[in-house]
Amino acid sequence: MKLLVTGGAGYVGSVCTAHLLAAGHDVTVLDDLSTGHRDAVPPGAVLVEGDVATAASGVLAEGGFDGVLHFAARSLVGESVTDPAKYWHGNVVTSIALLDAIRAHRVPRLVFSSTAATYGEPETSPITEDSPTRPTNPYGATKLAIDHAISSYATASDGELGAVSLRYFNVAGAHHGDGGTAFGERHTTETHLIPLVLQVAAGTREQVAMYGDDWPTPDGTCVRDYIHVDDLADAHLRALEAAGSGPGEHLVCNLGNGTGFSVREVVEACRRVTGHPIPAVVAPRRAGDPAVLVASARRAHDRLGWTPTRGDLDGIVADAWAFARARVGADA
Ligand SMILES: NC(=O)c1ccc[n+]([C@@H]2O[C@H](COP(=O)([O-])OP(=O)(O)OC[C@H]3O[C@@H](n4cnc5c(N)ncnc54)[C@H](O)[C@@H]3O)[C@@H](O)[C@H]2O)c1
Ligand SMILES: O=c1ccn([C@@H]2O[C@H](COP(=O)(O)OP(=O)(O)O[C@H]3O[C@H](CO)[C@H](O)[C@H](O)[C@H]3O)[C@@H](O)[C@H]2O)c(=O)[nH]1
Repeated sequence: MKLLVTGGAGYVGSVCTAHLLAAGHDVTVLDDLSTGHRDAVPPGAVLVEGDVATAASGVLAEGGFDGVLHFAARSLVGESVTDPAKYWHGNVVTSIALLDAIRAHRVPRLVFSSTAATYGEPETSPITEDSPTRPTNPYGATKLAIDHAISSYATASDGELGAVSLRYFNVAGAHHGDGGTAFGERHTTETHLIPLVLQVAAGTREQVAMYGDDWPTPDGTCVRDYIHVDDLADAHLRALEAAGSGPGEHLVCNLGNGTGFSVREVVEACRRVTGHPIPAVVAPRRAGDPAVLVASARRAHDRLGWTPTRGDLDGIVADAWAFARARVGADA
């Protein structure tokens, strides 16, 4: 397929691009490099540097695109609280412009990066796609708004557009490809737990803060469902096929392993994998954090035939560590 990947210079987008290329697809990446990196775009993809809001239409006007995978977004939860305009414009307005371009140029498939943050504080666990969506921060609210917009564009497309929103839980790990190529998480502003803990092992951070040890969980720290980025990429390839088979439909699927690990368990896994003592201190709770977020991915299994195979926490951490260690110095 001829595909447009927005945000293909970022963490998840670069890994998915590597998988799409390996599967024989023809990929154009559209990225403004605001949080991504030029050298993260896998060789074999064409990079168009630009803002999705203004440049997507021009790229799609070339014609012949079979699908769009839309990863580009602002995705820092804390920043979304202090600077909501950046999120409503950067995520929602940008995505509406992309949907208009998709409609104008009659692209038949869309796969969108949604998030567990659309659910907010869950009433029951695991979270299904029918759970209430009550986001607790603007980031989650903008992703939910885009999900709604996609539904209405797909419904109104007269069968021309099939779309899948994938609600990722906690993405982690790195992709190690042929010839020593590797793609992983290298955010300048890092907020995610595993890369932060590994910075301690790499010697670029003194200690890690565990946000709260008085949560209603077995060891008092928050529990999350960590999903290997290669499993996530596999789901995107399947979603692309599914979007083509049900035009007019907007399918929403959670992506997670269905198993939760606590912050303390993650720190311990990082100690085991790296052999570093990794000092950890208990810090106050982070505002807006739910105690437990675990996915039911039954729908992704039933509708996409997707089964994650890389759920072992030490394996996820080992892949992230191999990537982080190789980059020490390079990102300084
Ligand atoms: N990483 C996670 O744990 C996680 C979890 C749930 C959902 N998501 C979603 O997955 C997607 C990818 O996340 P990520 O962690 O790879 O983020 P990232 O910041 O590494 O990648 C985003 C990419 O999009 C680009 N970009 C942003 N706005 C743009 C715009 N207007 N025009 C062009 N390019 C733009 C950035 O330069 C970057 O390369 C995001 O939509 C995010 O909300 C991520
Ligand atoms: O230094 C840190 C960083 C994180 N945490 C804890 O580790 C857990 C995981 O935190 P992350 O920031 O790695 O990820 P979140 O659980 O906040 O993830 C949420 O925000 C992400 C966007 O950044 C995605 O959208 C994801 O789907 C959504 O669940 C949380 O309990 C957090 O409090 C710490 O204890 N110390």
